[in-house]
Amino acid sequence: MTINERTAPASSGGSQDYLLGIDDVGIRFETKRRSVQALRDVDLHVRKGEFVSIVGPSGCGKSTLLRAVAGLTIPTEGTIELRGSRVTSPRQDVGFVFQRPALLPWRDVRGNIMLQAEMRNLDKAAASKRCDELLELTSLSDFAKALPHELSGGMQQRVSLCRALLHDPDVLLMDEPFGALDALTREHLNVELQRLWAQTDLTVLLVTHSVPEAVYLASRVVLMGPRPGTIIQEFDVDLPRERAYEPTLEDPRFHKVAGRIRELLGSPMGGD
Ligand SMILES: Nc1ncnc2c1ncn2[C@@H]1O[C@H](COP(=O)(O)OP(=O)(O)OP(=O)(O)O)[C@@H](O)[C@H]1O
Repeated sequence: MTINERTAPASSGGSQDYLLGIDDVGIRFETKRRSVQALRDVDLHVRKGEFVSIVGPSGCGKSTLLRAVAGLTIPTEGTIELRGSRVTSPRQDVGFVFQRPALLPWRDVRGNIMLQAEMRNLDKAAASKRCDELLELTSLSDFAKALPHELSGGMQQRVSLCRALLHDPDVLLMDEPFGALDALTREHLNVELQRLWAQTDLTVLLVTHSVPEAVYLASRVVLMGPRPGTIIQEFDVDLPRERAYEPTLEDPRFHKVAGRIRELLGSPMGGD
């Protein structure tokens, strides 16, 4: 058995085949005190329906890359294209889930999810129907009228996932979404997210510090090297789209990829 491992970018050219095309992207932050080259020569091409996990040492630019895809940070070099159109300002066609759920404390679960519809002027009836479906999908139907403080951390994060998916975005961007949760809740949410992805054609970019989480969830894992961050290795995850949690973690294919990523993260090229 081999790991499909590449040091070169997964693909180049023919960007029309890809939902997301990141080409030669560099990002430099200039502040009064200093200049930081956060990213350099980042190339990444993602097809519709892929789940790409991004791992790498702290400060290598993972969040910066996600923000650039969302149009919240504009590259100083290179280009990002989403659905064939260049990302030059904040995009409406992405969903973003952050480490903290950032819910409005005075709004109930449904009100927090529907905020997305209000901000984007979506048709209220259609958004409300989709909200019901998402509540069902994330086992939150019975909590639609609950306020955030009445929910556990895991439930709050599921609300923020529903909010990010309400407008049916082309790409779901997740920045350490489960990093603040306890291990068991994190595991449950991994299973739910895996099921959601396996049953839909959702395209996901996930930033995580957890190698098992990265491999369990992804169809591809990209490993970034220390700042200025660039992609140093990519791994295809040769596991079925729908995966049970424990059997997957015991699968030799899982171990092989996770072991190799850990090894590289511990090496001077990839590690903290
Ligand atoms: N708005 C900003 N202004 C100046 N520098 C920034 C800004 N945002 C990020 N940086 C710098 O860019 C680099 C990459 O930061 P980023 O948060 O993207 O890394 P990361 O890989 O997500 O880190 P972590 O894993 O610790 O969350 C860091 O050196 C950071 O200080």
